[in-house]
Amino acid sequence: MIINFEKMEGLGNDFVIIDDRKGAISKDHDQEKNSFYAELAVKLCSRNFGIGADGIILLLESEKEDAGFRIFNSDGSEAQMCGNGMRCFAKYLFEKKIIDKKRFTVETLAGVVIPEVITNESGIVESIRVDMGIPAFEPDQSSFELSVNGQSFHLTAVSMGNPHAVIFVNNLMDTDVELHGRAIENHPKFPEKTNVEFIEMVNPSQMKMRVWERGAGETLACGTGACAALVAACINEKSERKAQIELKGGTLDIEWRASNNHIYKTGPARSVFTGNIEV
Ligand SMILES: N[C@H](CCC[C@H](N)C(=O)O)C(=O)O
Repeated sequence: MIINFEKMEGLGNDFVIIDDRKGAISKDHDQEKNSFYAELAVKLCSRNFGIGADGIILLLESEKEDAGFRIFNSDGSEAQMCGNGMRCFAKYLFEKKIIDKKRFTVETLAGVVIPEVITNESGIVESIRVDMGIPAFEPDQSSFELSVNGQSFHLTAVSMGNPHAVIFVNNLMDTDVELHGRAIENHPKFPEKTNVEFIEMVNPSQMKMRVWERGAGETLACGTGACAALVAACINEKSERKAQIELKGGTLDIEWRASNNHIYKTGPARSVFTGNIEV
C-alpha cells in the first residue's frame, strides 16, 4: 500500500502526518486499528529504515469537532496529546484548506483543544497559538521525592492529558537526561509511564528545558512538557503565569491564564517535505 504523508516539525520535534479520514489507509487492513497504527509508527519513525520522526499523527473525522487527532510515539505507544504536533497539525489543516477557518476545534484523547493559526499579510502561517485546555495536578501532593540511580529527585507531577514529571535543576548541562529520564519514565510510580522535564530557571518569566519523552527518548522540544513545566514552576512559586521556555529546538511562549485556568502555547511549525511511502 502507498501512503501519502506530510513530514513536519515544531522546534525540531518531528512528525509524519497522515490523513486517515474514512479509513483511507487503515480500512484495507483486517488488523485492529490501534495495532495497525502502532506498527506503522515504529516503521515510519525509524531514522534508518523509515522516514524518521518522533511520532506519527493521524487526521481522523470527529462527530462533534472540526477534526480528530491521534498521536503515536516512535516506539508505537499512543499518547493522549502532543503540543508541537498539534501546531503542525493545525498548519497542515489550514494550508491544505481542509479547514477554512483560522481557529478551530480538535478532538484528542486529552479532550478538545483549540488551535488558532496566526498568518502574515500574505496569508502565510507564521505561528500557531493552541488553547491546550486545563492542566491537572494534585494540589497538595503534586510534588514528591523519587529515588532513581541512587539519587533523590524532587519532582512535580502535572498532566496535560499526558503525564509529566517536572524536575528543577541548577545546571541543565550537568544533568544526565538520558540516564535519569529513562529511569523516571519507567518508574513504577507512573503506571502509564511519564514524560520527564528538566528545568533550569533563568528568571520568573524565562526557563531552559530539556526533555526525555515517554516513548520517544530525548527530543528537541515537547509542547505539552513546556506547558507542564510552567504549571510546575508556578506551583513551586518559581515563575509567573506567563513565561518563555527555551528548548534545544527553540522557544515556546506559554501562558496559564488565571481567568479561565486554561494553558495557551504559541510557537512555530514547518512542513519539511511531502512524500509517499510503500508499506
Ligand atoms: N511523548 C509524549 C507524546 C508527544 C508529546 C510531545 N512531543 C509534545 O510536543 O507535547 C507522550 O507519550 O505523552
